[in-house]
Amino acid sequence: MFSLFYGLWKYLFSKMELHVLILGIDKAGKTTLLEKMKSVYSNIEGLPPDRIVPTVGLNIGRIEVASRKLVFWDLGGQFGLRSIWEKYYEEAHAVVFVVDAASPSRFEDAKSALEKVLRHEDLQGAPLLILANKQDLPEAVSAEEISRYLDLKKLDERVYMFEAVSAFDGMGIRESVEWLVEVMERSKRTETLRARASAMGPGP
Ligand SMILES: Nc1nc2c(ncn2[C@@H]2O[C@H](COP(=O)(O)OP(=O)(O)OP(=O)(O)O)[C@@H](O)[C@H]2O)c(=O)[nH]1
Ligand SMILES: [Mg+2]
Repeated sequence: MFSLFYGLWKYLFSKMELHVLILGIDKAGKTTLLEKMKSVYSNIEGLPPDRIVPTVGLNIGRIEVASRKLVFWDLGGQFGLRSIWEKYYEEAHAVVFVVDAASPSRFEDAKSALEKVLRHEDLQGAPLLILANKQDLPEAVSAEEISRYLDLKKLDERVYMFEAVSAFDGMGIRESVEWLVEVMERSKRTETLRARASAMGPGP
């Protein structure tokens, strides 16, 4: 019986879109990372870094990983735009928070922005991936150092991971995406969002 339900769950999971919210303060490298992910996971080349401008609205990126459909929502990180983030919390299956590991002067800002994200009740139980980006730069600090600096309290009940990445050379991107797929598959939050979506029906 269990395996029947599990099989059904796996099937439904493979059909549903998984929404991943990419957050972080301005210039952390969110859009550059999203474009790199698109290049890594599809045949279409993402925008090259020199064509990417600061985000004001929303960038959407879709990739398919092991027949899972992932939809990334990349929002602008400028101070005045951060109030928009919470509009997307309720529908997000997981959160990626990007930090510019080569800009220690901005760690404080990143820490308080992330703390605010984690306090929001609409994101309860959402798995969290914190990326220490720009590892191609010699001055970039490690993921461990970022984790020590952020010193996040009350993370215990949340599934989370720190990963060192570079949106320029692609370091850590596959590991990050694979982790996301795995934790979203097992997460209670995914189950809740799926139940809510099927209760609402297919829509008009
Ligand atoms: N060296 C290096 N530079 C990067 C990397 N990722 C992004 N950058 C640079 O960092 C700057 C900001 O990148 P964006 O991707 O626009 O940053 P963002 O987080 O989307 O910024 P907002 O849209 O304003 O929130 C750009 O000059 C990028 O070329 C990286 O991995 N390595
Ligand atoms: Mg951007």
